[in-house]
Amino acid sequence: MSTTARKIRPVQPVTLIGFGAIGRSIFQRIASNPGVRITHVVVPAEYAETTRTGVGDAAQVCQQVPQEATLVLECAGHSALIEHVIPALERGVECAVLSIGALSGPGVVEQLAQAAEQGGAQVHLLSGAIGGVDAIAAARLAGLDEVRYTGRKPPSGWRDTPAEQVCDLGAITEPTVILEATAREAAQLYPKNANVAATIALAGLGLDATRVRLIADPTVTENIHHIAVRGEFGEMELTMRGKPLADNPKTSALTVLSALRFLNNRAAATTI
Ligand SMILES: NC(=O)C1=CN([C@@H]2O[C@H](COP(=O)(O)OP(=O)(O)OC[C@H]3O[C@@H](n4cnc5c(N)ncnc54)[C@H](O)[C@@H]3O)[C@@H](O)[C@H]2O)C=CC1
Ligand SMILES: O=C([O-])CC(=O)C(=O)O
Repeated sequence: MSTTARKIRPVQPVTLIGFGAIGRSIFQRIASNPGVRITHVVVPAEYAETTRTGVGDAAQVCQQVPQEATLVLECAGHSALIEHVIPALERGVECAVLSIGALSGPGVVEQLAQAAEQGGAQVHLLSGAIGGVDAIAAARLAGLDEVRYTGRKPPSGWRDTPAEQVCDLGAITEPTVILEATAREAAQLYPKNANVAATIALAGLGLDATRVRLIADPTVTENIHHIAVRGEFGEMELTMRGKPLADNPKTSALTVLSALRFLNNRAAATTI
Protein backbone atom coordinates (compact mmCIF):
# COMPACT_ATOMS: atom_id res chain seq x y z
CA MET A 1 0.00 0.00 0.00
CA SER A 2 1.37 3.43 -0.91
CA THR A 3 2.16 5.71 2.01
CA THR A 4 2.46 8.82 -0.20
CA ALA A 5 0.10 11.48 1.15
CA ARG A 6 -1.90 13.41 -1.45
CA LYS A 7 -2.44 17.08 -0.71
CA ILE A 8 -5.92 18.36 -1.44
CA ARG A 9 -5.85 21.75 -3.15
CA PRO A 10 -8.11 24.10 -1.15
CA VAL A 11 -11.06 25.73 -2.92
CA GLN A 12 -10.08 29.24 -4.05
CA PRO A 13 -12.56 31.82 -2.72
CA VAL A 14 -13.01 34.84 -5.01
CA THR A 15 -14.60 38.24 -4.51
CA LEU A 16 -16.04 39.56 -7.77
CA ILE A 17 -16.34 43.34 -8.25
CA GLY A 18 -19.14 44.10 -10.72
CA PHE A 19 -22.10 42.06 -11.92
CA GLY A 20 -22.80 43.38 -15.39
CA ALA A 21 -22.38 41.55 -18.71
CA ILE A 22 -18.91 40.25 -17.77
CA GLY A 23 -19.62 39.53 -14.08
CA ARG A 24 -22.80 37.55 -14.76
CA SER A 25 -21.12 35.44 -17.41
CA ILE A 26 -18.07 34.70 -15.21
CA PHE A 27 -20.37 33.81 -12.32
CA GLN A 28 -22.34 31.30 -14.42
CA ARG A 29 -19.37 29.73 -16.14
CA ILE A 30 -17.06 29.34 -13.12
CA ALA A 31 -19.74 27.27 -11.37
CA SER A 32 -18.45 24.23 -13.31
CA ASN A 33 -14.99 24.53 -11.70
CA PRO A 34 -15.12 22.89 -8.23
CA GLY A 35 -11.73 24.44 -7.36
CA VAL A 36 -13.00 28.05 -7.44
CA ARG A 37 -15.96 29.61 -5.66
CA ILE A 38 -17.22 33.17 -5.96
CA THR A 39 -18.15 33.90 -2.36
CA HIS A 40 -18.86 37.66 -2.58
CA VAL A 41 -20.04 40.06 -5.27
CA VAL A 42 -19.38 43.78 -4.76
CA VAL A 43 -21.78 46.21 -6.46
CA PRO A 44 -23.08 49.72 -5.68
CA ALA A 45 -26.23 49.78 -3.50
CA GLU A 46 -28.50 50.56 -6.48
CA TYR A 47 -27.49 47.25 -8.14
CA ALA A 48 -27.74 45.15 -4.94
CA GLU A 49 -31.30 43.90 -5.40
CA THR A 50 -30.91 42.69 -9.01
CA THR A 51 -27.51 41.22 -8.19
CA ARG A 52 -29.02 39.26 -5.25
CA THR A 53 -31.61 37.85 -7.64
CA GLY A 54 -28.81 36.83 -10.00
CA VAL A 55 -26.55 35.10 -7.46
CA GLY A 56 -29.25 33.56 -5.22
CA ASP A 57 -27.77 31.80 -2.17
CA ALA A 58 -24.48 31.04 -3.89
CA ALA A 59 -22.70 34.27 -2.86
CA GLN A 60 -23.09 37.30 -0.64
CA VAL A 61 -23.78 40.68 -2.23
CA CYS A 62 -21.94 43.58 -0.58
CA GLN A 63 -20.86 47.17 -1.19
CA GLN A 64 -17.23 46.76 -0.10
CA VAL A 65 -14.56 44.08 -0.51
CA PRO A 66 -14.97 41.97 2.66
CA GLN A 67 -12.19 41.75 5.25
CA GLU A 68 -11.72 38.01 4.66
CA ALA A 69 -11.13 38.38 0.89
CA THR A 70 -7.91 36.82 -0.42
CA LEU A 71 -8.45 37.16 -4.18
CA VAL A 72 -10.41 39.88 -5.97
CA LEU A 73 -11.48 39.95 -9.62
CA GLU A 74 -12.58 43.34 -10.95
CA CYS A 75 -14.99 43.60 -13.91
CA ALA A 76 -16.88 46.77 -13.05
CA GLY A 77 -15.32 49.85 -14.67
CA HIS A 78 -12.62 52.45 -14.10
CA SER A 79 -14.16 54.01 -10.97
CA ALA A 80 -14.48 50.60 -9.29
CA LEU A 81 -10.79 49.93 -9.78
CA ILE A 82 -9.93 53.15 -7.95
CA GLU A 83 -12.62 52.69 -5.27
CA HIS A 84 -12.07 49.00 -4.43
CA VAL A 85 -8.88 47.59 -5.90
CA ILE A 86 -6.41 50.13 -4.49
CA PRO A 87 -7.64 49.72 -0.86
CA ALA A 88 -7.77 45.92 -1.26
CA LEU A 89 -4.16 45.84 -2.43
CA GLU A 90 -3.11 48.04 0.48
CA ARG A 91 -4.63 45.41 2.79
CA GLY A 92 -2.61 42.68 1.11
CA VAL A 93 -5.38 41.22 -1.08
CA GLU A 94 -4.27 39.86 -4.46
CA CYS A 95 -6.27 41.46 -7.30
CA ALA A 96 -6.91 40.73 -11.00
CA VAL A 97 -8.37 43.56 -13.07
CA LEU A 98 -10.07 44.06 -16.43
CA SER A 99 -10.66 47.85 -16.34
CA ILE A 100 -7.07 48.50 -17.33
CA GLY A 101 -7.88 51.82 -18.97
CA ALA A 102 -8.21 53.20 -15.42
CA LEU A 103 -4.41 53.18 -15.31
CA SER A 104 -4.50 56.09 -17.79
CA GLY A 105 -5.70 58.42 -15.01
CA PRO A 106 -3.13 60.81 -13.49
CA GLY A 107 -0.90 58.91 -11.05
CA VAL A 108 -2.98 55.70 -11.11
CA VAL A 109 -0.14 53.43 -12.31
CA GLU A 110 1.96 54.69 -9.39
CA GLN A 111 -0.93 54.45 -6.88
CA LEU A 112 -1.63 50.86 -7.88
CA ALA A 113 2.03 49.88 -7.63
CA GLN A 114 2.40 51.66 -4.27
CA ALA A 115 -0.74 49.96 -2.88
CA ALA A 116 0.55 46.55 -3.99
CA GLU A 117 3.98 47.24 -2.45
CA GLN A 118 2.38 48.40 0.79
CA GLY A 119 0.24 45.27 1.08
CA GLY A 120 2.86 42.86 -0.27
CA ALA A 121 0.26 41.80 -2.84
CA GLN A 122 0.23 41.50 -6.63
CA VAL A 123 -2.17 43.07 -9.13
CA HIS A 124 -2.66 41.12 -12.37
CA LEU A 125 -3.60 43.09 -15.50
CA LEU A 126 -5.67 40.52 -17.42
CA SER A 127 -5.39 40.29 -21.20
CA GLY A 128 -9.17 40.71 -21.64
CA ALA A 129 -10.43 40.98 -25.22
CA ILE A 130 -6.97 40.83 -26.78
CA GLY A 131 -4.24 38.23 -27.31
CA GLY A 132 -0.49 38.63 -27.70
CA VAL A 133 0.09 40.65 -24.52
CA ASP A 134 2.68 38.08 -23.42
CA ALA A 135 4.59 38.50 -26.70
CA ILE A 136 4.57 42.31 -26.53
CA ALA A 137 5.72 42.34 -22.89
CA ALA A 138 8.51 39.88 -23.74
CA ALA A 139 9.53 41.80 -26.86
CA ARG A 140 9.76 45.00 -24.81
CA LEU A 141 12.72 43.54 -22.91
CA ALA A 142 14.90 43.91 -26.02
CA GLY A 143 13.45 47.31 -27.02
CA LEU A 144 10.42 48.33 -29.10
CA ASP A 145 10.31 50.94 -31.89
CA GLU A 146 6.58 51.14 -32.59
CA VAL A 147 3.26 49.85 -31.24
CA ARG A 148 0.02 50.70 -33.04
CA TYR A 149 -3.49 49.63 -32.10
CA THR A 150 -6.71 49.89 -34.12
CA GLY A 151 -10.09 49.14 -32.52
CA ARG A 152 -13.05 48.67 -34.84
CA LYS A 153 -16.60 48.03 -33.64
CA PRO A 154 -20.07 48.19 -35.16
CA PRO A 155 -21.91 51.49 -34.44
CA SER A 156 -23.86 49.87 -31.54
CA GLY A 157 -20.54 49.42 -29.71
CA TRP A 158 -20.00 53.20 -29.67
CA ARG A 159 -23.42 54.25 -28.32
CA ASP A 160 -23.34 56.58 -25.28
CA THR A 161 -19.72 57.56 -25.97
CA PRO A 162 -18.10 60.72 -27.42
CA ALA A 163 -18.32 58.99 -30.84
CA GLU A 164 -21.91 60.28 -30.96
CA GLN A 165 -20.51 63.81 -31.26
CA VAL A 166 -18.14 62.78 -34.06
CA CYS A 167 -20.65 61.14 -36.39
CA ASP A 168 -24.26 60.02 -36.66
CA LEU A 169 -23.87 56.38 -35.58
CA GLY A 170 -27.31 55.49 -36.90
CA ALA A 171 -26.65 56.93 -40.35
CA ILE A 172 -23.04 56.09 -41.27
CA THR A 173 -22.68 53.64 -44.15
CA GLU A 174 -18.87 53.50 -44.27
CA PRO A 175 -16.10 52.86 -41.70
CA THR A 176 -15.60 56.16 -39.84
CA VAL A 177 -12.54 57.07 -37.77
CA ILE A 178 -13.79 58.46 -34.47
CA LEU A 179 -10.45 58.97 -32.72
CA GLU A 180 -6.74 59.11 -33.51
CA ALA A 181 -4.80 59.70 -30.35
CA THR A 182 -2.42 58.24 -27.78
CA ALA A 183 -3.51 55.22 -25.76
CA ARG A 184 -3.84 57.47 -22.70
CA GLU A 185 -6.23 59.87 -24.46
CA ALA A 186 -8.22 56.96 -25.92
CA ALA A 187 -8.62 55.25 -22.54
CA GLN A 188 -9.70 58.51 -20.88
CA LEU A 189 -12.25 59.37 -23.58
CA TYR A 190 -13.56 55.81 -24.08
CA PRO A 191 -13.46 54.08 -20.66
CA LYS A 192 -15.65 51.19 -21.84
CA ASN A 193 -14.01 50.75 -25.25
CA ALA A 194 -10.28 51.37 -24.95
CA ASN A 195 -9.15 49.04 -22.15
CA VAL A 196 -7.41 46.92 -24.78
CA ALA A 197 -5.57 50.01 -26.06
CA ALA A 198 -4.31 50.67 -22.52
CA THR A 199 -3.31 47.02 -22.05
CA ILE A 200 -1.26 46.96 -25.25
CA ALA A 201 0.34 50.26 -24.26
CA LEU A 202 1.25 49.14 -20.74
CA ALA A 203 2.73 45.89 -22.09
CA GLY A 204 4.72 47.75 -24.72
CA LEU A 205 5.77 51.37 -25.25
CA GLY A 206 3.62 53.04 -22.59
CA LEU A 207 0.39 55.04 -22.62
CA ASP A 208 1.84 58.15 -24.28
CA ALA A 209 3.94 56.51 -27.01
CA THR A 210 1.31 54.06 -28.27
CA ARG A 211 -0.78 55.29 -31.19
CA VAL A 212 -4.47 54.38 -31.25
CA ARG A 213 -7.14 54.61 -33.92
CA LEU A 214 -10.79 53.88 -33.12
CA ILE A 215 -13.30 53.18 -35.90
CA ALA A 216 -17.09 52.87 -36.03
CA ASP A 217 -17.74 50.42 -38.84
CA PRO A 218 -21.29 49.60 -40.01
CA THR A 219 -19.91 46.85 -42.30
CA VAL A 220 -18.78 44.59 -39.42
CA THR A 221 -20.59 42.64 -36.69
CA GLU A 222 -17.54 41.79 -34.54
CA ASN A 223 -15.21 43.82 -32.32
CA ILE A 224 -12.02 43.82 -34.36
CA HIS A 225 -8.69 44.58 -32.70
CA HIS A 226 -5.53 45.01 -34.75
CA ILE A 227 -2.05 45.36 -33.27
CA ALA A 228 1.18 46.11 -35.10
CA VAL A 229 4.47 45.94 -33.17
CA ARG A 230 8.03 46.52 -34.35
CA GLY A 231 11.22 46.21 -32.34
CA GLU A 232 14.59 44.54 -31.83
CA PHE A 233 12.82 41.13 -31.60
CA GLY A 234 11.32 41.48 -35.10
CA GLU A 235 7.73 42.32 -36.01
CA MET A 236 4.31 41.17 -34.91
CA GLU A 237 0.84 41.73 -36.32
CA LEU A 238 -2.33 40.38 -34.78
CA THR A 239 -6.02 40.66 -35.62
CA MET A 240 -8.77 39.54 -33.24
CA ARG A 241 -12.34 39.32 -34.48
CA GLY A 242 -14.15 39.02 -31.18
CA LYS A 243 -17.84 38.24 -30.97
CA PRO A 244 -19.55 40.72 -28.63
CA LEU A 245 -21.38 39.56 -25.52
CA ALA A 246 -25.16 39.40 -26.07
CA ASP A 247 -25.68 41.60 -22.98
CA ASN A 248 -23.21 44.33 -23.98
CA PRO A 249 -22.14 45.04 -27.59
CA LYS A 250 -19.16 47.07 -26.34
CA THR A 251 -17.59 44.00 -24.69
CA SER A 252 -16.06 41.01 -26.49
CA ALA A 253 -16.86 37.52 -25.19
CA LEU A 254 -13.13 36.72 -24.95
CA THR A 255 -12.90 39.17 -22.05
CA VAL A 256 -14.93 36.76 -19.91
CA LEU A 257 -12.84 33.82 -21.06
CA SER A 258 -9.60 35.59 -20.13
CA ALA A 259 -10.88 36.03 -16.57
CA LEU A 260 -11.98 32.37 -16.47
CA ARG A 261 -8.54 31.32 -17.65
CA PHE A 262 -7.00 33.26 -14.77
CA LEU A 263 -9.37 31.66 -12.22
CA ASN A 264 -9.00 28.16 -13.68
CA ASN A 265 -5.22 28.50 -13.47
CA ARG A 266 -5.52 29.36 -9.77
CA ALA A 267 -7.05 25.97 -9.11
CA ALA A 268 -4.94 23.92 -11.54
CA ALA A 269 -1.77 21.89 -11.04
CA THR A 270 -0.47 22.96 -14.46
CA THR A 271 -1.11 26.51 -15.62
CA ILE A 272 -1.24 27.72 -19.21
N1 LIG B 1 -9.74 44.57 -20.63
C1 LIG B 1 -10.70 44.36 -21.54
O1 LIG B 1 -10.44 43.78 -22.62
C2 LIG B 1 -12.09 44.83 -21.29
C3 LIG B 1 -12.41 45.45 -20.10
N2 LIG B 1 -13.69 45.85 -19.85
C4 LIG B 1 -13.96 46.52 -18.57
O2 LIG B 1 -14.95 45.78 -17.86
C5 LIG B 1 -15.96 46.68 -17.40
C6 LIG B 1 -17.27 45.95 -17.22
O3 LIG B 1 -17.74 45.51 -18.48
P1 LIG B 1 -19.24 44.97 -18.65
O4 LIG B 1 -19.52 43.92 -17.64
O5 LIG B 1 -19.40 44.65 -20.09
O6 LIG B 1 -20.07 46.29 -18.29
P2 LIG B 1 -21.56 46.42 -17.73
O7 LIG B 1 -21.92 47.85 -17.90
O8 LIG B 1 -22.43 45.38 -18.33
O9 LIG B 1 -21.44 46.09 -16.16
C7 LIG B 1 -20.80 46.92 -15.24
C8 LIG B 1 -21.27 46.47 -13.85
O10 LIG B 1 -20.32 46.91 -12.88
C9 LIG B 1 -20.99 47.13 -11.65
N3 LIG B 1 -20.48 48.41 -11.14
C10 LIG B 1 -20.55 49.64 -11.69
N4 LIG B 1 -19.90 50.54 -10.91
C11 LIG B 1 -19.39 49.85 -9.87
C12 LIG B 1 -18.62 50.20 -8.72
N5 LIG B 1 -18.21 51.45 -8.49
N6 LIG B 1 -18.31 49.23 -7.84
C13 LIG B 1 -18.69 47.94 -8.04
N7 LIG B 1 -19.42 47.56 -9.11
C14 LIG B 1 -19.76 48.49 -10.01
C15 LIG B 1 -22.47 47.00 -11.88
O11 LIG B 1 -22.83 45.70 -11.42
C16 LIG B 1 -22.60 47.07 -13.38
O12 LIG B 1 -23.69 46.33 -13.81
C17 LIG B 1 -15.97 47.81 -18.45
O13 LIG B 1 -16.48 49.02 -17.93
C18 LIG B 1 -14.49 47.94 -18.77
O14 LIG B 1 -13.87 48.81 -17.85
C19 LIG B 1 -14.69 45.61 -20.76
C20 LIG B 1 -14.42 45.00 -21.94
C21 LIG B 1 -13.08 44.58 -22.34
O1 LIG C 1 -14.29 44.06 -25.40
C1 LIG C 1 -13.67 44.62 -26.30
O2 LIG C 1 -13.74 44.28 -27.50
C2 LIG C 1 -12.72 45.74 -26.01
C3 LIG C 1 -13.20 46.78 -25.12
O3 LIG C 1 -14.37 47.00 -24.93
C4 LIG C 1 -12.19 47.60 -24.47
O4 LIG C 1 -11.02 47.58 -24.92
O5 LIG C 1 -12.52 48.29 -23.50
